Amino acid sequence: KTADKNVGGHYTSKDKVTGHAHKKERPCDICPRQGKCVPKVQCPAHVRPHSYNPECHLETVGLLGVCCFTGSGHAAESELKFRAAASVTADDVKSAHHQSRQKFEQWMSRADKLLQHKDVVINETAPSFAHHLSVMTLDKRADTLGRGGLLNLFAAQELKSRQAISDDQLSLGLTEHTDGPFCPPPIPCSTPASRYRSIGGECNNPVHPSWGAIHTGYERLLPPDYSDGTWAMRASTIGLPLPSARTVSERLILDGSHQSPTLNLMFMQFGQFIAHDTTAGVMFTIGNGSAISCCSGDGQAFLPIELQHWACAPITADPNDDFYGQFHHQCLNFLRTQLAPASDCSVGYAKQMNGATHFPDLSHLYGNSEEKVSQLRAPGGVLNTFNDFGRELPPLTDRKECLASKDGAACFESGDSHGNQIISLTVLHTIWTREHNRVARALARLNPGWGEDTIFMETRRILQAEYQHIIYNEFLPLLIGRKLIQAFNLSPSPVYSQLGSYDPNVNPSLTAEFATAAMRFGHSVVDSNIEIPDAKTGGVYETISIPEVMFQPSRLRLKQFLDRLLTGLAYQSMQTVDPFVTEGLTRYLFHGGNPFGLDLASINIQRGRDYGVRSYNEYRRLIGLEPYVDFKQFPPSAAQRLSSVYTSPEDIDLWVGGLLEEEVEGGVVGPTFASILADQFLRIKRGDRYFYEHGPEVNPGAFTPSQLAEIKKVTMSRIICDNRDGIELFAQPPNAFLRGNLPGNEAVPCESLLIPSMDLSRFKEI
Ligand code: HEM
Ligand SMILES: [Ca+2]
Repeated sequence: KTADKNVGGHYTSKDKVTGHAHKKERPCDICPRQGKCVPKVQCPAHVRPHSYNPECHLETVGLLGVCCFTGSGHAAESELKFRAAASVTADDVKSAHHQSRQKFEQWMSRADKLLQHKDVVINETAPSFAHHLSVMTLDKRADTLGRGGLLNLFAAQELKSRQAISDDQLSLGLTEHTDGPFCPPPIPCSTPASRYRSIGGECNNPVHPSWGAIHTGYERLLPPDYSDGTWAMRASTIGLPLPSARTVSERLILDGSHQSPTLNLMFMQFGQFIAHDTTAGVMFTIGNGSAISCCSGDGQAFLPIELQHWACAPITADPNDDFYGQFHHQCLNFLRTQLAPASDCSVGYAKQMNGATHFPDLSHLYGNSEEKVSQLRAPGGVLNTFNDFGRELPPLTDRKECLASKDGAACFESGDSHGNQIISLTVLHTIWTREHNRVARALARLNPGWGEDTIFMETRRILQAEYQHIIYNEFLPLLIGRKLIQAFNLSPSPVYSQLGSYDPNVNPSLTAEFATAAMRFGHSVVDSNIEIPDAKTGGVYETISIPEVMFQPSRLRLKQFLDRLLTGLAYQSMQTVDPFVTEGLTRYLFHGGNPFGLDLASINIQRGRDYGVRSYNEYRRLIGLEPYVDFKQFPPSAAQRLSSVYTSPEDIDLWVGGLLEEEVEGGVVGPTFASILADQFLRIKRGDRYFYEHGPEVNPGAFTPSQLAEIKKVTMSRIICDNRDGIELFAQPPNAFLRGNLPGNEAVPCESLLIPSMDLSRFKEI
């Protein structure tokens, strides 16, 4: 990231925010009323008015938690369930269904009419088209469910306007006995349960088969802050519109380079790989999946209101905007996220739709539907590849995904629709594809009696386990620090996870806060350039500016490129988590042939408001930090910048506040993001029956203890070593996420025992 003269001034190291814990009475040693002492983020009830949740000492780690009495549900759930919608009459429901259908028809016919105007569909050379490609789905099942999501929302709005359900009932999700006009089809689960995870994540929990499945809604830590209580974007605390997301981005998110002293770009890249596996909000489209434009021209103005699709929430850029001003752009395109109907058909506030399975299960490698998986598979239980003069790459695709129009431009297939978003991501897709084929071929040799389906599914099961082990064993401790790993019990166990680690009452679904803010910490750690090393000279062979390799992965076909990039990612520092984000993302994102691109920072901010995510202060309260009551409590330059855009500290967007925090000890993110991340990674461990470490008493696909011991030898460096081309990469630092020149992490030959291998003979069937 380079210093930007236009923004005037810089943050200093003093500008980071530190938290002060709540001062309360003496913490309990043992919780009363059989309450359980948990980290505060896991007991959102404690921030509700009149709640009783005394503080307590968390075992072993010296941190304070709260005594919790509300079980392991998300925030939206509550001990007050018995109050459920008793006041709703049959008449109310009938009218709500009727009104909902009518409104739905009106909205759809309005959208259909818009199709006649050419301005309403984005042209394929615009940066927003690539954004559309990043957030769209080709999966037709999303359409039907998305429509159902809207129908049920409209019904909730009607019940609210008839005062049949209260704001409280809405915000706490106490409406489960209020059926909407749309019911998602029931999900049949086989008994006994399959040994393999389903492709779409269904039936992980037989009592709640939709939990964690594709096309279901994001859950929440705190009830949403929609300005109308149901779906309208968040407003300021005094009810006025919030400052434009672009203004916030322009003033607060600066361009500047601050390198992490220890972590490398592979850490960044693996983070995005996890993000794409677990979260992919599905945007509204028009007609047959076309990209909607909310602005006229390149963004000179908003389309007149009668031409704006109802899913439009374009962002205003000031005429004097530091960057967009020169292009006279005052409208930045933005589309809202589709809604998912609740699996129990109940109505309620809007929940956005996840187009990925919520579990870390490599769904972006294998695909989320049976149809997609069969397209990606090749005979013999392997994944399809493109043999590029002896090098195995993911298959070439003719999808419109890649911007490069040059002859010979390549674009690669993946299980999702955005594997080509940046070339280093495509490289990760490549090495995991090769890992599948490596393991599948070995299993076929060891087990000659196995059919190709068994080989495929067994290999997938092993890969999912290797990948989960890397996340929990290597990635998470560096992300949130050892203390939180301990407090949340996130470390791998010696063999199987402890009894009780799987909890069928935990909903593994991603939280809106994780998807729109905490996991987007990653946008701050991206560097403006990727440096490709030259093995011969030890210098830099090529410095690539990142927008040049977004949806343009052709370089991957160059013989040495994959090895060189993997080496580069190991040695180049990632950036620190702070309010500095490279202009490659905040000005030139997906610019293609245009002199301007998109601003991902303002998209993140607007996305948080789209999901109704509450303001930063509310999450400080949730995790037990004092909220800010005055901008002056921030260090001077942050205070000045914040007060120049927000009216009150209560309005600060979560993604922005989170980036301003000082990192937790041993981690890279501040306490608020760290808590949200820890909570999420615990949910997708405790609420995942197929989690690789869970033993046979709960897990239908459990490994034997000796197989699990082999899986636990796997490191990211082993995956890299086993799947490189071996043309220029012969040595690899043992820890793939720490810089290769850190003392103690110097590269060793790929054959070294410091990069252990799993013994696949343990997977020979006896
Ligand atoms: C390398 C360059 C990257 C690019 C070009 C990029 C681009 C994008 C784009 C265009 C979106 C969709 C924004 C929206 O419409 O809301 C997005 C979402 C997201 N990104 Fe990135 N990103 C990058 C790196 C990362 C990294 C390193 C991480 C994490 C470590 C990350 C985490 C996320 C998450 C969690 C989302 C939300 C996904 C969803 O729920 O839909 N990204 N990114
Ligand atoms: Ca997934």
